[in-house]
Order: sequence, then C-alpha cells, then structure tokens
Amino acid sequence: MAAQIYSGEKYASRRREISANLAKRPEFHDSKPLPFMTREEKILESSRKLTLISKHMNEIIDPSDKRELYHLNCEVLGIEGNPMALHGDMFIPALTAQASDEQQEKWLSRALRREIIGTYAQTELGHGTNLRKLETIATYDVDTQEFVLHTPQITALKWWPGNLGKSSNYAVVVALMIIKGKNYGPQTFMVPLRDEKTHQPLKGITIGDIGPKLAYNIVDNGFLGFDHYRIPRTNLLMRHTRVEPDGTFVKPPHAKINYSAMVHVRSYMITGQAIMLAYALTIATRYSSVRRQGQIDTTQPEVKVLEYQTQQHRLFPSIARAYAFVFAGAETVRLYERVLQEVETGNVSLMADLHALTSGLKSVVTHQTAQGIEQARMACGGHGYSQASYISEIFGVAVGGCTYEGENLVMLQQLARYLVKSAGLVQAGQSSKLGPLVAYLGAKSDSTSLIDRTPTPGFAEYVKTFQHIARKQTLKAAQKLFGFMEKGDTREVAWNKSTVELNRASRLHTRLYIVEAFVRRVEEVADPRLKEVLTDLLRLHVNYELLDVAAYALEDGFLSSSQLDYIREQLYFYLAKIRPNAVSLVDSWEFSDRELRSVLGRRDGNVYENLFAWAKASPLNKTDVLPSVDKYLKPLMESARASKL
Ligand SMILES: CCCCCCCCCC/C=C\CCCCCCC/C=C/C(=O)SCCNC(=O)CCNC(=O)[C@H](O)C(C)(C)COP(=O)(O)OP(=O)(O)OC[C@H]1O[C@@H](n2cnc3c(N)ncnc32)[C@H](O)[C@@H]1OP(=O)(O)O
Ligand SMILES: Cc1cc2nc3c(=O)[nH]c(=O)nc-3n(C[C@H](O)[C@H](O)[C@H](O)COP(=O)(O)OP(=O)(O)OC[C@H]3O[C@@H](n4cnc5c(N)ncnc54)[C@H](O)[C@@H]3O)c2cc1C
Repeated sequence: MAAQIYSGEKYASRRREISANLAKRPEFHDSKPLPFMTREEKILESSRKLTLISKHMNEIIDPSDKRELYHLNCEVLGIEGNPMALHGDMFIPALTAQASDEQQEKWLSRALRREIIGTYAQTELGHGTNLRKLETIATYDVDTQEFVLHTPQITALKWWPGNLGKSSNYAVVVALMIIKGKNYGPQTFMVPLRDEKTHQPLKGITIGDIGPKLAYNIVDNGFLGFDHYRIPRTNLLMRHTRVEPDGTFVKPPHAKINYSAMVHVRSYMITGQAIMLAYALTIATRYSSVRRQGQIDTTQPEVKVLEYQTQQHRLFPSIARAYAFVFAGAETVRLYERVLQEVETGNVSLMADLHALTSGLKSVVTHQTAQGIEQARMACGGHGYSQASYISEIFGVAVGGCTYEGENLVMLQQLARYLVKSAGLVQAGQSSKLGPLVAYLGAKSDSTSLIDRTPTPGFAEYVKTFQHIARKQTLKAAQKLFGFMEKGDTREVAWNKSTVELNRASRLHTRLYIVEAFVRRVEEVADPRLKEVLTDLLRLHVNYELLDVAAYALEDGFLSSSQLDYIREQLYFYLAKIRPNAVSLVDSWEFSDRELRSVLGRRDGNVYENLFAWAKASPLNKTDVLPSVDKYLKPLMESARASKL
C-alpha cells in the first residue's frame, strides 16, 4: 500500500531506508519535544539540524531527488518550517523558471550550494491578492542602467515572506516595473538584502521578523522596505522577460509566466496537505484503537472508541480523502513538470489548464484538510487538545495553506474564469473545443442517475452523477453572470454578484476531479488484495462525498430520495467494512514516531505512560513552586487569610 501512496515501490522503500538510517543518528533527532521550546530555541535547534543535513545529506539521500529531500526534511526538521524553507520551496524554483542561463550560472548554482539563502518576497502589508496593485516600485534609470527599488509608503512594505526576517540574505522580489513613466506590472528581481559576510542589512534596506503566528513559527516571516535601493538592470529575472539597456521592454510568451513560483508551490502543496491530513489521522486512528471508553454491549468490557459508528464517520471519510488527495497530488506534479518542460521550449498552451486545476485543488484540498485535522483532534477527546497530540500544530501549519499561495475564495474564482469560458463554448455549440479537464461540460446528462438502478453499480454511475452536478452548477452560475451582463451590469459587477455561485461550481468541478483521480488510480492497481481495500475506500469516498453535495442532484430530480437512502446505507456499510483495516490504512503511510512527533500517535500504543512522562518533562515541572506563586499567589492568599482574621 505504501507503494501506492508514494507512487511506486522505489520511493516507498527509499523512505524506509532513510528513516532507518536516521534512527541510528541521534544528533538528527529533536533534542527535546518542540512544544517545550521557545520560538528562539526552536529556530536555533532547527538551524543546528539544517547544518547537519547540509553536511551529511549525501550519506543519507540522493540530494537530486526532491522526494527524498522532502522525506529527510519531514523526519529531521518537521512541519513547523525551518530557516531555509522558502529557499527550497520558492527561491530556487523562481530562479530555475525565471532566471536566464547566465543568471542561473551566477545565482542558482550558489543557491543550490547554499552559499546564499533566499526567499520569495511578493506580498505587502497592503496587498497580497491583487498583484497588479502592489506598491513596491522598481524604476528604471537608463543613465546608470539600474533599477531603483523603493517603498513609497507603509502599505508597500513587503510583509509575510517566509525566512525574510532574519535568515535570508537574498530575495526574489516582486515589484511594479516602471520604465520611462510606463507601468509594466509586477516583475521579479534578484535582490541582495544583507552583507554576505556580516549578515547585516545593506544600506537602504529595512528588514525584520513580523512576530509569532498561529503556527509555522520556526519560519521568520518578515517585513522589508527599500529606500531608493539600486540594483543592476541585469538583476531583473530575464529568462522570459527582458529589458534592454535603453529601456526597451521585451514581452514574455505568456503574460503570467512570472507567476511560476506560485504555481510550483500550488502544484506540490496538494501532496504536502495530503501528508499532513494523514499525520493527524494516523494519530487519531491509532489512539482510537487504544482508548477504551463506554460499552456497546453492557455485558462486555469497555470498547475501543474506534468501534463507535460516530468515530468511524468522523475519521474514515477523511482517511479516504487523504488517499484521494495524494493520488490527485501525484497527477498534479506530473502535469506541472510537463508544463515546466514545455514552457522551456516556448509552448505555453497548458499554462491556463495547470493554473485552473491547481487553483481549484489548492482551495478544496486545503479546506478539507483543515476540516479533517480538526475532526481528528476532536476524535482524541481531551488529549487531542494537549500539544502532546501535536495535532494542533499540524492544524495550524496546514490551515495556513488556505491563505498562502492565493486566498482560497480568490483562487476558486480563478478556476471559475476558466469554467465560465468553457460554459460559453458549450452555449455557443462549440463543445468540441473544450479541453480534457472540462469535456464533460459539453456532454448530455441522463435524466436520472442510475445509482442503485443497475445490478452492481460501478463507479461510472457515481462519476456521471458528480459530472451532472458540476455541469449543472457551472452552466447555471455562468448563466447568472451572463444574465446580469445582459441586463446592463459591467462584467466586473456581474461577476461580483455571481461569485458565491461561481465558486460553488469551482468546488464541485474540483471534487469531481478528485473522485476521478481516485478512480483512475484504483483501476490501475494490479494486486487483488490491495485493489479490494482501495475499492472499499473509494466506495466510502464516493458515497460520503455525494451525500455531502446531494442537494444539487435532488433539486432537479436527478437523484431520488430512495437513491439517497441507498447512498446512506452504502456509507454505513463501508464504514463498518473498513473498520478492521483502519489502522493498517493509516500505518501504510509509514510515518516514523520521530516524524509524527505525537505522544498519542505512537506506533506501540503506549500512550498513558508516555503522556505522564511528557507532562513531567514540562518546563513548569522543573520546580515544585513557581516564582509566580512566590511573588503573587502566596501573598494574595496570605492577605486574604489575614483579612479574614
Ligand atoms: C509522494 C511524495 C512526494 C513528495 C514530493 C514533495 C512534496 C512537497 C510537498 C510540500 C510542498 C510545498 C510546501 C509548502 C510550503 C509552504 C510555503 C508557504 C509559502 C507561501 C508563499 C506565498 O504565499 S507567495 C505569495 C502568493 N501570492 C498569491 O498567490 C497571490 C494570489 N494572487 C494571484 O495569484 C493573482 O493576483 C491572481 C491570479 C488572483 C490575479 O492575477 P492578475 O494578474 O490580476 O490576473 P487576472 O486579471 O485576474 O487574470 C488574468 C488572466 O491570467 C490568468 N492567470 C493568472 N495567473 C495565472 C497563472 N499562474 N498561470 C496562467 N494563467 C494565469 C487568469 O486565469 C486570467 O486568464 P483569463 O484567460 O483572462 O481568464
Ligand atoms: C503562513 C503564510 C506564509 C506566507 N508566505 C509568503 C511568502 O513566502 N511570500 C509572500 O510573498 N507571501 C507570503 N504569504 C502571504 C500570502 O500569500 C497572502 O497572505 C495571501 O496571498 C492572501 O493575500 P492577502 O493577505 O492580501 O489577503 P486579502 O486579499 O486581503 O484577503 C482578505 C479577504 O478578502 C477576500 N478577497 C480579496 N480579494 C478578493 C476578490 N478579488 N474577490 C473576492 N474576495 C476577495 C479574501 O477572500 C479574504 O476573505 C504568506 C502567508 C501566510 C499565511
């Protein structure tokens, strides 16, 4: 099963080897539980481990394999980030996709050798979503052939970029490029921020950390201001866009080619989110098979809480989602790598499809991941609320994905633009022009679903029902938009009046894609034992998801109430059928205890003695009487007692 999850036996077994290798190297382990450390201690500890990774990486992994590096990071550094997180996640990808060969020679090689540390500085205090209104300006000075970076007001301060505050000495900075008074929109520049020897900020640079956040606190998200700060013309990233010495602007082959670092993260984060969801579910499912409370049969001992149907309903559909997301994530990465290669040859035709797909997936997957993690926390009762479970940290890190790389409701609108165009083609009788991701929009619907109307309903009937729902909502929402426009609204106003419905269409389209990705993967499985378990999980998935969106199919009679009852019964049937495999389904992700960092999620199930040991190790328990008691509580109680006398 691990080979299914990790797209092949080769990487699944490499993960095992890497984990086994690290088990023998205590210097790579957390020196104490992360929840007991201050933010400063965590950053120090993470930097210590980063240095070790840099030194010994070649003994443990093949550093050219992204997946091996990712696993090494998960084991050693964990999810709370590290001082070079953005260096790998965005700085290197930005240089790879946007720097010319000559620029790569100069900077990318140094970045890969870790001679310099970089980040991606785009968001500002006043603007994150609307990139066209960023306020940092890069004005071209023809005389000196330099760009002058400037922060004209407080809202123009870069704000949020990860590792900008304290760790990075370079950044890929996004600024509005002005040449001879003309605004050429957001462009990307390579900008030195700190002296390479002293790490002191360079003259003209104001820089620092933005303070603690909900989670992800090992990362020093930062602020950055420029005071007429000069960089050479050749620091504009010039793989696709160029500015000649005389200020002539040479257009890229696609207007949004500079957005590639964002598309990179959006493509990879689907897998990252699946893994975080699987972390939380591993912890909650294992704990639920250790925790005994209450009886189902009063003549029998207390049961494991995993026997309760409510607990199964809380956890198993999310287990199915984690599998669905990791399968969809693998497809997304394949498409991303293909588009990256095609763009290199000047073919930008798939960029719009990739942007639409990743915008939708990013939004749906992060939202459902956060919901699933929160349910996993509640499934652990009181102990889920303790940081010993580590689920609160997993939640905090994962939920950040709803905001970063494009706020979810904004990114759903990006997909909606694509869907509306496709609906326009359908309306114009040009369905043959629809791309493969939206071809179903042009197909004719059956009048009713055949779920439970055939002897052994296959997945095809479910897929058709999801297609019907997504098609109906897309065409309806587009019609709403066109209707407002026909009545005289501008497109923008009409769009704003239709966005809730348009975003619903985007979600339904994406949920259909996720179901299809799951079906595609299960169809490929050859081993009959694996196929059976994955088929059960997929059955759970389609019934749960369909029930969740059934209103759309009930309102036009595509599904009847008796079909709905059938879907419900199927759901309950598969909850019970999956129960014996539940722990194996989470164990199949093969997370080591080191990687999970959870007392509740321990593989050996020895939860209670380890919770007690964990509590005793709390810094508060170093002394029996705290200074706060000596200083305030004792005098308070003494004065209360004295006044009673
Ligand atoms: C199996 C194990 C394997 C393991 C492998 C490894 C797994 C790794 C997992 C871990 C991965 C990642 C870890 C995550 C690390 C977390 C780090 C967090 C870092 C966070 C960083 C950031 O947040 S950076 C800042 C991000 N900011 C944003 O996203 C801003 C959002 N806003 C925008 O993107 C744009 O402004 C917006 C698209 C909303 C609008 O842009 P605008 O220029 O105004 O364009 P429009 O006018 O609306 O649209 C014009 C047309 O352009 C099209 N378009 C827009 N973007 C793109 C694009 N990128 N590509 C193609 N086309 C695009 C748009 O669709 C319009 O087209 P139309 O035809 O006119 O409709
Ligand atoms: C953990 C974390 C890490 C980050 N790392 C980085 C980084 O490394 N580099 C970097 O540059 N940035 C980074 N960011 C910033 C991040 O990319 C932005 O915060 C994000 O893109 C959202 O933009 P915003 O903050 O401007 O939100 P806003 O756009 O202000 O969103 C506020 C609300 O307005 C709504 N809204 C906005 N525009 C529209 C619209 N057109 N239609 C309808 N509703 C709208 C949103 O849906 C939301 O409800 C990070 C953020 C976080 C949380």
